[in-house]
Amino acid sequence: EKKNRKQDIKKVDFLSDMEITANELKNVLNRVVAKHQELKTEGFTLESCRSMIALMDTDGSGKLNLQEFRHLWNKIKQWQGTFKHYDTDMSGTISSYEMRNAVNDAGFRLNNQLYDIITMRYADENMNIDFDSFICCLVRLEGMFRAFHAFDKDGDGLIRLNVLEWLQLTMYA
Ligand SMILES: O=C(O)/C(S)=C/c1c[nH]c2cc(Br)ccc12
Ligand SMILES: [Ca+2]
Repeated sequence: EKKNRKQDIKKVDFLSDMEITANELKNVLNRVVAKHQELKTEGFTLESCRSMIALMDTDGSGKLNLQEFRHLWNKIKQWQGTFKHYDTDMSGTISSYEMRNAVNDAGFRLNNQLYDIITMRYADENMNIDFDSFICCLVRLEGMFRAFHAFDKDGDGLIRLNVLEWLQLTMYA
């Protein structure tokens, strides 16, 4: 009986200091997305998951702790709803035009040049964006906005970076 108790404590420990790696995140996301036929994707790649971890790794541990994972998970849950809302023809993808409204609905205020850049970066040859590209795009937008505001101490909308600070921001993203 005593042995079991010890094992239970160990399990709880694992949960409390669980740090999720990119590979584990990839497996979790692909297991869940497989259950949603309405979300078309070739699956989240390891590279995309590495990027999402970098963008969400607020304590710089290189992995996601429970709090960082929970934030990412809640965002994906919210954004998958937005994706489905704009995927009006149930194709499992959204057009670059619908992407503008979806990005706006997700609370990001961009300009036309940025919408074109997002289309170039995330849409396929038919200007459609599939689910994993959509999620990676929004995770990147949220992470980069957060990083800018962390630097913009006085909130005047301007930051001043030297090249190494700029590289720290852009290389771990
Ligand atoms: O269809 C729904 O109501 C929900 S709650 C979907 C999801 C909630 N979290 C998700 C994560 C991934 Br990846 C894909 C789909 C979902
Ligand atoms: Ca972390």
